[in-house]
Amino acid sequence: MTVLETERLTKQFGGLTAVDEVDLAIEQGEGVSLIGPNGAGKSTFINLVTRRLDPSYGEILFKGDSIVGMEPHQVVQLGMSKSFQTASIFPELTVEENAVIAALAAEHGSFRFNFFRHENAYPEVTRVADEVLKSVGLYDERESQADSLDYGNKRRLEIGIALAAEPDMLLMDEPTAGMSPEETKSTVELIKEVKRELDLTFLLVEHDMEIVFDISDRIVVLNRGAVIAEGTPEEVQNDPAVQEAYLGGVEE
Ligand SMILES: Nc1ncnc2c1ncn2[C@@H]1O[C@H](COP(=O)(O)OP(=O)(O)OP(=O)(O)O)[C@@H](O)[C@H]1O
Repeated sequence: MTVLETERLTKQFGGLTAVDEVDLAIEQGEGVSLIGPNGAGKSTFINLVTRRLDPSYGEILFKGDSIVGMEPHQVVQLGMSKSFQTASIFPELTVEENAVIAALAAEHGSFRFNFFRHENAYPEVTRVADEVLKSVGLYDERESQADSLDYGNKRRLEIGIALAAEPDMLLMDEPTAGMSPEETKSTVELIKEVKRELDLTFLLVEHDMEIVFDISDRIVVLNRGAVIAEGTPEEVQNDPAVQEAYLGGVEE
């Protein structure tokens, strides 16, 4: 199944075409990275897909249906999660409560109205939350207040919160930004493990090529808004157009 598909997706800011007729398809279980020099259009592309920006023209299909015109929260509800937003953590709640809320929110749309009425749903939600905490290595920390976690574990909890919604696709924007080399290494391992375990489909934006080559099934290279190359890490690494785009970027 194709989880995400864009057709001629385009965003113009005045005279500047930030995303230029991008066709991209991500299949179920695939880990795809979007790379490109500064200003290539990666953030704009993510903002279009998550519906924070309206396209100038083009189509975005999620699980086969058009999401152009939808609000960001509706897209989340459909199964597109974005990780690495510290804002998603409730600092005063425990690790487990954070995971439970994320699982409940996905289950019922608005947990506030359903939380007490649907107590039958609670064991299932707790089961999902516990499973997620195990898979991100935070099960032993489940009683800890989220705020007391160190930086690396907070990022793990963010991934956990995103996974608790049982997303069909996870978007990750620079997941290791601000991390120490050790935290980066363990986060990369975590993403690989979670991908294997849950058959996770993801779209990653990342500057660190070592991470990109390590983690991706397929890499899509943007330059000046357009796709200039696409393929396995090996294919992309050896592509002259990619080398030129990056060298050109440095010279600018
Ligand atoms: N809101 C906006 N208004 C005008 N121009 C914009 C806007 N957002 C982005 N741009 C321009 O669109 C182009 C693509 O920017 P974008 O941030 O998507 O690139 P990027 O690949 O994410 O870059 P980086 O790797 O530096 O984060 C750039 O030239 C940028 O200046």
